[in-house]
Amino acid sequence: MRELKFLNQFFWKYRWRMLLGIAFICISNYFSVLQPQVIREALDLVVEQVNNYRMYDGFTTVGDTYFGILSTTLMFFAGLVLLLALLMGFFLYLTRQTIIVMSRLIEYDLREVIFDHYQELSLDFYKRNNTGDLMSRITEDVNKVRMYLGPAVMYLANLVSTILLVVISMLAVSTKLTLYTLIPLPLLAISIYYVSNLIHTRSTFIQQQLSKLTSIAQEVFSGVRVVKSYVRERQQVRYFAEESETYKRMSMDLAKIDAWFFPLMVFMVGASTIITVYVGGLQVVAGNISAGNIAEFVIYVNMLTWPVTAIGWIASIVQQAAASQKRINEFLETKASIVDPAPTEREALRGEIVFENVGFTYPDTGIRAIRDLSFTLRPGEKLAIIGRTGSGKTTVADLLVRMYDVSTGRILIDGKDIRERGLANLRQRIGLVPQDVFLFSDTIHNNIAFGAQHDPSREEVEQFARHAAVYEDIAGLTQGFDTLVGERGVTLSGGQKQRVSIARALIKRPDIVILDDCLSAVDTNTEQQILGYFNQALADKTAIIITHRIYGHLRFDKIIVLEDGGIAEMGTHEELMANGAYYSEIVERQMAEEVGK
Ligand SMILES: Nc1ncnc2c1ncn2[C@@H]1O[C@H](COP(=O)(O)OP(=O)(O)OP(=O)(O)O)[C@@H](O)[C@H]1O
Repeated sequence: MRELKFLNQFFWKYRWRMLLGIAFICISNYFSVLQPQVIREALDLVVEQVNNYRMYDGFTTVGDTYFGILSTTLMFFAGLVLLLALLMGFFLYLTRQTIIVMSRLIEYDLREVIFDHYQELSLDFYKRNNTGDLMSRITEDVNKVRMYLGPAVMYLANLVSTILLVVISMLAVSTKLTLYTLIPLPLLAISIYYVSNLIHTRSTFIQQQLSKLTSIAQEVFSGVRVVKSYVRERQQVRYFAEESETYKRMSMDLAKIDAWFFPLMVFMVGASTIITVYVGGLQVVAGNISAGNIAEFVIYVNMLTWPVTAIGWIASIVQQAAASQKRINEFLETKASIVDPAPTEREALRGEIVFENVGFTYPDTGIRAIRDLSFTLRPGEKLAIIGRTGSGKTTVADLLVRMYDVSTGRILIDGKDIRERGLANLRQRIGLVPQDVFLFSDTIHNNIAFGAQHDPSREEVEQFARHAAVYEDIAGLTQGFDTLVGERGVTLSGGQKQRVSIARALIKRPDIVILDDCLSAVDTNTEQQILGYFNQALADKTAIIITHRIYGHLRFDKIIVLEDGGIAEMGTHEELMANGAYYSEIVERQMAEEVGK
């Protein structure tokens, strides 16, 4: 239960709401405990009047008078019971309005805290944990915790106040009868606890199976082109049916346990009622209590049923909430591996980049992606990084924006180690277009505007779309820049996506630009347009272009050929051509391809 301590700060935040809710529940229960007493009075009155009527048997006038008094008094009692029920219901409504609303407010706060924390965590955290797990902690686990914050607190307050009020009222009538009546109730609480636990275990399995089913369906729908082109529909249907069968079997098992719940409850309540009537009857005969008291007790027993059943249920909710909060705390206690040493720093970069004997090993796989890499770029210089797949090119870009920190050596920008610079400022000033383009399910305008510091005008967005040579493509769509992309909208081609992503990076007006192999899906003409922009508008900005192709249109001050994370060749185009190694080979191959076209 240690895990749940984390939530106390929220209880404290909403303490007045909670205390008010508890007060409302006590008031509501007070009115509900008065009901059996009124009914007892009414019943005793009926018995008394009937006896009187019998005494005056034959004297019709007197009998009629008794009958008249009886019916008016009964009407009064009926009105009173109704009034008490209304008051009880009203305060119950207020209880839900305070305690359940409090749990919803805490749920909202908790989600915000978790989401905020997720955003702060570094890339390695996202590599270590799968998205489904991150999602389930912020949704299902928070839901389970909310059951503790709201319903469990409410039923616990209800349980304590009902038991106290009812037992005090019972003791006022007869201690002996109270003790006998209460005997089966602890048994009821214990058995409900066991049944609830069983239900919980089985529900968890069912939940897991359900998420398996959902992910199978989701994967088949997303990969529908592959499934269809390999004619695997039947096989997928069979696989889905097998998993569905497992789900059905598990649900049946749960239904069997579920079926025990109510009979068990009814049996225990029935046992209590029989004891009440039997022991109570003996006491009435002995003259210790009235017949109305038996009716009063039977109602008390019924009033206790739900709160007592809730003991097992509350225990089970608290256990589940503790397990869920433990999972949530695990992530909340994870510290970001990349820290921002100066969150408030606002400083433009001149663009000098120095790599000093940089080495980097991926912590999770132990792959040594960069080894002893050193180079210098003066402000405004353009660098091309070329190399075979897996040679470490993307890793260089990731290290520059501190997605990871170097393992050895250091990276300096404008003469200062990037680990000492403000992280937000650094990322803000570098425009990185990643290799794997990601667009949000939103309009094209918003996807481009996402990069800007301020809320950019349509003209500005269009201007940067032109720079990225994607304006014509977007203008050609029926809804232009308001076109939705992604799952709910149009699917852009690979090259169009790349260019929208370039526009997003350019609208940032960065001091340093890094393009990670993001011209691979565009034709030579478009490529020329984009690089033309780099030559002119970004002439004074430092740029690093990671590529598989050699761009004749852009003059690079330096070209690095990476091999196994280290420098294989470095120099200008002319120097590397003279080298006659990997670089000159691909230039020649590319030229031969272009001639062949
Ligand atoms: N997140 C990661 N965790 C562990 N290892 C990684 C990770 N990313 C890359 N690697 C490994 O690091 C090495 C360098 O990868 P990197 O992505 O930098 O190569 P690249 O030159 O950009 O390749 P490509 O041209 O195919 O994009 C590879 O061996 C790769 O398997």
